[in-house]
Amino acid sequence: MLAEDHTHEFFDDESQHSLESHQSKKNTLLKSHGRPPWYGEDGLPICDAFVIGIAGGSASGKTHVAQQIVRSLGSVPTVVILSQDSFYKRHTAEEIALAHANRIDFDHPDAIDMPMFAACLADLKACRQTNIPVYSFAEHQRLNETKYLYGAAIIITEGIMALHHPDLRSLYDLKVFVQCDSDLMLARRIQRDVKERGRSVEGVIEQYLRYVKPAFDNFVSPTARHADIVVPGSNNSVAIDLISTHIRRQMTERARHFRKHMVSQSVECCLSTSDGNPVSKNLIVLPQTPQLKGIYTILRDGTSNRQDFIFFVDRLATFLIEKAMEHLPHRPKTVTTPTGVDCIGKELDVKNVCGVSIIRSGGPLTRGLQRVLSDVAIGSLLVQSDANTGEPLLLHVMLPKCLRERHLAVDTWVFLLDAQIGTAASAFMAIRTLLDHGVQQDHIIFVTFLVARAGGVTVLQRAFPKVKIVTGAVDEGLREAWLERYNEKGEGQSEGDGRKVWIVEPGMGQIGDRYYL
Ligand SMILES: Nc1ncnc2c1ncn2[C@@H]1O[C@H](COP(=O)(O)OP(=O)(O)O)[C@@H](O)[C@H]1O
Ligand SMILES: O=c1ccn([C@@H]2O[C@H](COP(=O)(O)O)[C@@H](O)[C@H]2O)c(=O)[nH]1
Repeated sequence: MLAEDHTHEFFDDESQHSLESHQSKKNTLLKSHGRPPWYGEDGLPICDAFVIGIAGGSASGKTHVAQQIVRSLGSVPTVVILSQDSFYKRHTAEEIALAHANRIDFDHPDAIDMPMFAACLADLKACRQTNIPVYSFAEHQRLNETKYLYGAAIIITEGIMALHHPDLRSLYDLKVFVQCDSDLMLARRIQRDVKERGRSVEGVIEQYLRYVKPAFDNFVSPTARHADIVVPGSNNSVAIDLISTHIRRQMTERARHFRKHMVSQSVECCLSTSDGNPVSKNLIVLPQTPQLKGIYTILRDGTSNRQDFIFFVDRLATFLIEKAMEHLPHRPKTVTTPTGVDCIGKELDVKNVCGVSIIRSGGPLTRGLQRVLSDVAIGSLLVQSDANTGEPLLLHVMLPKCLRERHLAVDTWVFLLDAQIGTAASAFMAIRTLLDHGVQQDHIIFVTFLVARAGGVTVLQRAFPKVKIVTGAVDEGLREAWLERYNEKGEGQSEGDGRKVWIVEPGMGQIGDRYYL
């Protein structure tokens, strides 16, 4: 059972907090264990999200069925419930006045912006982000805000016309129709619309008789023939169990043991070791000066104290970010010096630039980026491996506005920040997430302290050849090990109690832990 306290609003933006409660209840994004990989080692998506379309009369129980499916799924990756109600068209002042007098037909298919609904759903299904409109039933109007959604592995969409349009039907993996007695629907609608949508009983009945019932008979009820399964509008727990069993089976079939595969796929990293010069032009290693080697020696030394570790990590982060900055485009700029002479220089030639840190070991590099670009927008991604499968899971996405909106993301340069690239599983997931948002591959600069030669970097480069990787050192080994879990007394516990991790060797240890603990 997906307990209430295990569900969170997920991959959402702050605008949702100003939504009226009805809307935020209808459009929810929930997760219990994060999103497993949805792409192959070529970096391309291998499976779409699983989409369920639920149609039925008004107040038949569509939203209820959607919520019951989520509950019955138990431990699931991310699920979004998307209501067709959000896609009612924008209305003029005259139309709103008519709506308050129950003189607008909201039950005709033309009342809903079907192309926009299909486009948003297609984006979500194809694992791209979308920004859905927000509709106010109290005002009968589309609001100016939108709601950002990204990252659902399962999408449940519901609405009276959810099965009406062929473009919508073609997006569903499972089509459901909720069949409910008309009296029960009317009774529920009166109760709900008075309580939640600011209506009077007379108004609800008037609207029901004039528009809702005829539209149900003409447009909604006939779509039941498209459904794969018809669910009763009450006492429907058996049907819900059947649906969730089907979804679970589909999800298991789609699951891939990504991390193991990545390691078995990886080949020697293409570098000439002697001088550290990369063979691949997009793997940029800092010049191996004695000064740089001195910094790495302190950082590799397990006996270095925390203060030194932080100081030298900060210094190294600045070097790396400065190196990465060389890859941003610049244009000529003429300035007049205090001596009155014109001088041709350079200025940054980018529309947007931001940093995205992989929590939490990307943190020290974030500070380095902020030292170089003081007002840079910063986002974060939380990727963690599943304790049982070792598979990376995308647990949290918090991105700045320039990435949440596709038309801005295509012109945004991103510094992707993580302490090291070992198996490259997190890097893969982070890059795929940026591409899903519309960021161009050659606008991504991955900045990292260490790359493991025997790790997944080669597969990463093969999948995303235009992404630049800026690092300070390439280490030889990558070893799977148990990271002990410590008990309350601070004593290590036996193998099996801890977490399986990949360790870069010789490496610098757990960089995030040494920096922050
Ligand atoms: N199976 C059910 N058992 C009891 N009450 C239900 C059931 N399905 C829906 N309801 C109630 O009926 C009302 C309308 O349901 P809702 O799911 O919002 O309808 P719809 O989304 O189809 O408009 C809500 O108050 C809901 O709690
Ligand atoms: O401004 C509006 C928009 C829609 N409606 C009514 O809402 C229902 C659909 O919502 P359900 O949650 O499926 O019941 C539809 O029958 C419209 O009549 C509205 O009253 N005002």
